[in-house]
Amino acid sequence: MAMNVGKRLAAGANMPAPSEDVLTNTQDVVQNALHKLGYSETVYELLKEPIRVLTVRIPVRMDDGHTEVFTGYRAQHNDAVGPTKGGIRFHPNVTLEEVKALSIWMSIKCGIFNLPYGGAKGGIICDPRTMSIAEQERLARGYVRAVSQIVGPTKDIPAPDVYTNPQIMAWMYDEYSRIREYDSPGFITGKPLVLGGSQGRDKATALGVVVAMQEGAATLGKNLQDLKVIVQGFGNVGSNVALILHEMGVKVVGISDAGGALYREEGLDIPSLLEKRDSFGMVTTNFSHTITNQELLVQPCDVLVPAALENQITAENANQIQASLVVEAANGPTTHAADEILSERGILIVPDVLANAGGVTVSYFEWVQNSQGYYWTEEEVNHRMREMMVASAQTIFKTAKRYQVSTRLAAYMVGIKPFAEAMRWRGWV
Ligand SMILES: NC(=O)C1=CN([C@@H]2O[C@H](COP(=O)(O)OP(=O)(O)OC[C@H]3O[C@@H](n4cnc5c(N)ncnc54)[C@H](O)[C@@H]3O)[C@@H](O)[C@H]2O)C=CC1
Ligand SMILES: O=C(O)CCC(=O)C(=O)O
Repeated sequence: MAMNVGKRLAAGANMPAPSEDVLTNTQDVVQNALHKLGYSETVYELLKEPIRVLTVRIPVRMDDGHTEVFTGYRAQHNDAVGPTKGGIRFHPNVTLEEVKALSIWMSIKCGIFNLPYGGAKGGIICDPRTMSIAEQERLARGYVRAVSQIVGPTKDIPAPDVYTNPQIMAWMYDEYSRIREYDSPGFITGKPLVLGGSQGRDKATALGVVVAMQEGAATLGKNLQDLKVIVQGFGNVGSNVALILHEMGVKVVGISDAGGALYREEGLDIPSLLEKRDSFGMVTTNFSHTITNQELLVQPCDVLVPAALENQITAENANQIQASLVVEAANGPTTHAADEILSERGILIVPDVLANAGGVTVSYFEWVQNSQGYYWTEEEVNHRMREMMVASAQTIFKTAKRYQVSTRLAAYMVGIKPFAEAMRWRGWV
C-alpha cells in the first residue's frame, strides 16, 4: 500500500470473507508433510496451532470525539528456531482463524529460506479506508501498546501486510521505542529508509514473485518473455509485479483491485495505471468499462498471479482457469479443492510460501542491517534475495519430483523440517 492516503472507499466492497477453512486446510498439509518426513504425531500436535495468540481490545479516540474499540490479534506460531516474524494486516474481514493460518504460513516461508525465525502474524479488524490519518495513527500506536509484552527485536518482529505501509511501521516503531525508552529499529521491518528501512523492501515481495515465476516457467520449458500474465490485486505486491513484468517486456493483459478488473488482450499500460492508482491500490474506479474479479481469473493468459486475498481460486472456477502456471503472490489464494483440480489439470502452482517469501527475506536483511548499523545497496539486497529465491525454488521443484508430491506439499516438507528438528534438539518433543 502506498504512503499517501487518497480516496475513501465503501467499506468491504467486493471482498469475500476468508473462509474458516484456511486453518484446517493448512493443518492438513502440515500433518501430511510431517507424516511424509516420518515425524511423530506429537510433533504435529505442537505445530498445528500457534504456541501463543494474544487477542487485544484497542480503544481509539475518533476525530469526532467518540471512542471506538477495535479487536486485534497477534499469533506466534513457533519459536524453536528463533524469534517470530510476520506482518500486520488492517482489514475488516480479519479473523482469528485467518491470523493463525497466516502465522503458520510465515513459519513455512522462514523454514524454506533458512531464515532464523518462526512465523507470526497480526491483524486488526478495521477498515483504514474509512479512517483519517490521525485515527490510523492512534490505532497503530494503540496496537503496539496492547501487544508490547510479547513483541520486540529478539521476540517477535512485525512488518507490513494488507492495508498497512511504511508510515504505519514508522508509528509503531516510534511507539515501541517510547515504551522501551531506547531506540529500537529492529523491532519492526518495512520502515521508511530514513528510519532504518532496507533498500529494496518496497518491491521485494514482487521481485521475488517474478523470480519464482521465471523458475516456474523454466520448469515448464517456457520463456517468461513469451507469456501473457494476469495479476489479481494492484497493491504493494500486485502493482509491483505488473510493473516489473512490464519493464521486462512481458505482456500484462489483466489487473484488478477490490472494485473490479481490467482485461486487454493486447496488453495494459501499467505505468499509466500506476499513476491513476490510489494509496489503497484502487485503480479500476477510473474506468467505466470493467469486469469482475471472478471474470478476470478465467480470461485467457499463460500465467495467473493472485495477489490480493485468500480463497480466490476455488472449486467453482478452477476448471475454467486458462493459465498453465499459477504463481501465488497472495497468501492462501487457492482453496484445497481448487488445488486438487489445478494439479489434476496439469497446471503448475508456485505456492505462496515460496513465491511471496522475497518480502520476509528482505525484512530479514533489514533486521540484520539494523543490528549492524551498516546498510547495503539495493543491488546487494536484490542480488542476495534473488539467489535465495532461485535456490529455494529449485529445492522445492526437486523435492516434489523426488517424493512425487505437489509443489505445495513439497514446500511444506522443506519448510516445516527446521521446526521439527529444532524442537527435537531443544528436547520439546
Ligand atoms: N506486502 C508484502 O510485503 C507481502 C504481502 N503478501 C500478501 O500479498 C497479498 C497482497 O498484499 P499487499 O499487496 O501488501 O496489500 P495492499 O494492501 O498493498 O493491496 C491489496 C490489493 O488487493 C486489492 N483487493 C482487496 N480485496 C480484493 C478482492 N477481493 N479482489 C481483488 N483485489 C482485491 C486491493 O484493492 C489492493 O489493490 C496479501 O495476501 C498479502 O498477505 C505476502 C508477502 C509479503
Ligand atoms: O516482511 C515480513 O516480515 C513479513 C511479510 C508477510 O507478512 C508475509 O510474508 O506474509
